[in-house]
Amino acid sequence: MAEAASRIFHTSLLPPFYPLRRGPHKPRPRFPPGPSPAPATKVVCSVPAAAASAAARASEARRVIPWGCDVDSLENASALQGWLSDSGLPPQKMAIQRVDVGERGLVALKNVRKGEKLLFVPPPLVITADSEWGCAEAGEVLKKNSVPDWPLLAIYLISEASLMGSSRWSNYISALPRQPYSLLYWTRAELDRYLEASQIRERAIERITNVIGTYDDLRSRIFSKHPELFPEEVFNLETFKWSFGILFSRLVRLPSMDGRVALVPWADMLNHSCEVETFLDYDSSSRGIVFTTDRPYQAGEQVFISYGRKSNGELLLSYGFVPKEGTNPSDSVELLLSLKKSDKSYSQKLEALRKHGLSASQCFPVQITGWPVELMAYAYLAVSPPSMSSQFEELAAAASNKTTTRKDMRFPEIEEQALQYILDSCESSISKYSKFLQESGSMDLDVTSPKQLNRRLFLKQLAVDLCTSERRILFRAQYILRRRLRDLRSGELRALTLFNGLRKLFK
Ligand SMILES: C[S@@+](CC[C@H](N)C(=O)[O-])C[C@H]1O[C@@H](n2cnc3c(N)ncnc32)[C@H](O)[C@@H]1O
Repeated sequence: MAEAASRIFHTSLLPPFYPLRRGPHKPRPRFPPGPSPAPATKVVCSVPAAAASAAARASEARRVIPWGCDVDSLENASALQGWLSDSGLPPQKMAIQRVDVGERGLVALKNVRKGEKLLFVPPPLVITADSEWGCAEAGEVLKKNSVPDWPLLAIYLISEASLMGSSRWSNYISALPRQPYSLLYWTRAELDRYLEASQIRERAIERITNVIGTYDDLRSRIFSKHPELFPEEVFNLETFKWSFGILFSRLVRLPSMDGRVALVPWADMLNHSCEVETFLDYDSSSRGIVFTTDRPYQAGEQVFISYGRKSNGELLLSYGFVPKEGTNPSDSVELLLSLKKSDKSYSQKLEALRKHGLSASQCFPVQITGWPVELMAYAYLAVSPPSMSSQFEELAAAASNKTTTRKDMRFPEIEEQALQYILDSCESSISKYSKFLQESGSMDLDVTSPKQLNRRLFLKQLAVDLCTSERRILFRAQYILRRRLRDLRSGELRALTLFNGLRKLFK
């Protein structure tokens, strides 16, 4: 069976999400002391109508538990604002309003200077893995089982949502989107239909598989053993997708708190802009979550933060939006390179790659400004003849970003083949994007249900935006590669090499 393509060198502000791992439970550092949270109301942890049939209880749970609101609801947002103020959120220079970018967002109420600290959300209003559980027994069981932070927080959200008005977070949960925009909500058929050309499809499938795997693992190890605490009508795959969707699109990592992850109500109403660099963090002097503006805002303007230097594909994957074409300086596209099965040294090369954690098919990020040295090393390895077998190891190591003393790796004797090999991969990828973009015009004209049509048109537009921006980067790479190859072939570089060789000889 062909090896699945793997991917490397992804930067992310949020920690990667791993399926549940078993291991020792490390005690987590707590927030520095601040005002202690209001005691959670003692509640009985059960779901409605315990005597009813499972199916009836499931539908009852779905009906009764709000699981957030419509993504643009201002009503719930203003209830959230009121509750936060009553719970200790100091007066703010911003308010939640309907906005052009991101539906709801934080808008400046007064002029804001560059370099000003905004927000100040106190730690008791922040949700972390140490937050007190409305249903304390459920929290204890999970901690005893060393459930890691991400799944713990996902279960926490479901648990608190199921407590409805009895949860201290009920106003927060009611203001969360009922259907967070993220690729978690795309069906397999939608991913195949709209994202066939983009490697983001693979990452979405991988992520969905991880969420399902985590849920299955938790169900068999924990939920099934404590059905009174984790009834299936509440803790099921559908609610897991909701809570993971919320985490992927709202959880922040706080660098000044050892990178621990947190949901920060109110601050998570801030939308992303590729033009700002500022991010949320804990500020020990004011003892709150803040961010420092890196540009001025006028009263009435939407205020933005950065969700990290992410490509358009990564933003679509976690947050469900694609920035306007050409506006994201961190944009990149994953280019898939593969060893040729017909290569005489295939097994030797594969062995060298595997030694360094790589495989026969590997994705590398290409940016509008160029590609990484690792991609070039992989290309050299892919085209190198059997006579270079002593260098396979070194090339594989360089392709894996592990070690290389030769930062500017060049093998003039195979440079032309390596560049041609990258160009071929680039052009094959471009043709997939072009095919999709061409066909997308006539796609979905057969749908008659307005609801289905709206969804399809929305997803298709996102896919068209993503594919257009990814293809644009590949066009640029194609142009550079063609130019280099032309120069190489016209002999200019060969002559230069010869000249340099002679110069070295005379030295
Ligand atoms: C942290 S929340 C921000 C608050 C969100 N707008 C709300 O009303 O709940 C992240 C979500 O906001 C939206 N969003 C953030 N930045 C955006 C942008 N630049 N363009 C479009 N949508 C954006 C996306 O739906 C994303 O999943």
